[in-house]
Amino acid sequence: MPDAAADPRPDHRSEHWAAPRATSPLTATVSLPGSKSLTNRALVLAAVADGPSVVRRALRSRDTTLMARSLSAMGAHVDTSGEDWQVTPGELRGPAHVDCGLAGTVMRFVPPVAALATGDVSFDGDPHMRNRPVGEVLTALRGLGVDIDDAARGALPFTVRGGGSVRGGTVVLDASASSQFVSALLLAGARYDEGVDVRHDGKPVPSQPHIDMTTAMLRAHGVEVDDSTPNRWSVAPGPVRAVDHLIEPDLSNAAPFLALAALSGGSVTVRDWPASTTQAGDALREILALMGCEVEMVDVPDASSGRGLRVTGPERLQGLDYDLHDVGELAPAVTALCALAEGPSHLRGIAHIRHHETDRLAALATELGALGAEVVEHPDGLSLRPAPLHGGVFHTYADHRMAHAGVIVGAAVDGVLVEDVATTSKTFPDFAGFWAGLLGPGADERG
Ligand SMILES: O=C(O)C1=C[C@@H](OP(=O)(O)O)[C@@H](O)[C@H](O)C1
Ligand SMILES: C=C(OP(=O)(O)O)C(=O)O
Repeated sequence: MPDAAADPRPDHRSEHWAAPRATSPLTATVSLPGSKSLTNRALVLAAVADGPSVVRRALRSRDTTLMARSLSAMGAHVDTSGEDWQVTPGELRGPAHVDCGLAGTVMRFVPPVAALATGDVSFDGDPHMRNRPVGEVLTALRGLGVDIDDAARGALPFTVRGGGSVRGGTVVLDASASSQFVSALLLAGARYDEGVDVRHDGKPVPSQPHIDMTTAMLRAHGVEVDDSTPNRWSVAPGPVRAVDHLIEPDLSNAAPFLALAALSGGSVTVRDWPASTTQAGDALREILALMGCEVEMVDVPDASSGRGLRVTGPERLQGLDYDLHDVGELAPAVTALCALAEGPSHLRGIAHIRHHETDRLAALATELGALGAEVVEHPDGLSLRPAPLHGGVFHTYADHRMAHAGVIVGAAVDGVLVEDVATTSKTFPDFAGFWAGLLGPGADERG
């Protein structure tokens, strides 16, 4: 496949993709690529583990390729040639450079690993990445005994001057801007001399399922984690056992596909939807049911697990009043669907998504508004009222989930042109090809 981490299309922002329409109720069964969040945690844990391991059915996308490269640059051996990625830990060392691209997981999860290396590890990323917050992680690492050079004070670019070991201990931070600050310190913390005891002080931490994913995966590696006190997480010092992981399909990236069922009155089944999971995308079951969809786990004979999630769209799509604080990464797709609903919607609790790949509240209000939607932007969310939509250009701000929002509206409205649909490569290889294949003539079965 092409080099996913380097962007081969210097003028890609000017490309406009005519989003295909779903002109009749769509029936499809899909297999989706693996979870970004599970893959990147599995890679980090494998690199600091006590032996080789395999990340099975790893997601191959820009974010995961950048993670694999950053760990390789520091001395781990990551073989990404097959569907199952083989990771052999090595002595962590600098000098090394980490390109974070636009991956929050790389910018936040890798510095605590780099602190264990001997030598300098420098970090930079895409232009917008310099605006995404990371200062709380850097300040916390300093408090744990790590030397960091960040002339920009709390943002990219910065250099972690690894000393080969980290003292660790107790640290207080404000993780209200991103749950990834907490996950970052926990993922490497067992390798610190005193482990790590992270305390949050500030407004509520968003994206709780992602912290649960971190603690569950640490425990699977034999790490002792205490999360029994709210806003406090302790990781005991000790080895990180090498464990193989089988990566689940990315349930947040299922959103646009399930939205197709919801908006067309058809039926979309996602193969191998896990029976239980820490993925935030599992909340789609509740969200889509509240919008009037029928949502059920069904037998899917050709799925690896024999099961899948089927969503059948209603005759009339209902509006949604919902707090997305825990599952903010679903906001773009859910907002797009709300713009197509027959009743008003209010999405709340997501001030933090202003720090995602772009200011998603502003971007959604602007782009949906430009297509005729009645959207009001609030400090922590959006409200929408039903309005007739029309075609036009949907700008994506280098944000994969903005592209998802654009194609959802484009499936229901004539003449929607999605700018830079290839930005979806952040977490989904060939999203546009997959999407067009589903909506093209005679494409009832996919995957
Ligand atoms: O840890 C993770 O894998 C993620 C945590 C969440 O970040 P925030 O807490 O910054 O929303 C989520 O939105 C992001 O897509 C992935
Ligand atoms: C917020 C997201 O990504 P990141 O991991 O870059 O924070 C996202 O994928 O919605």
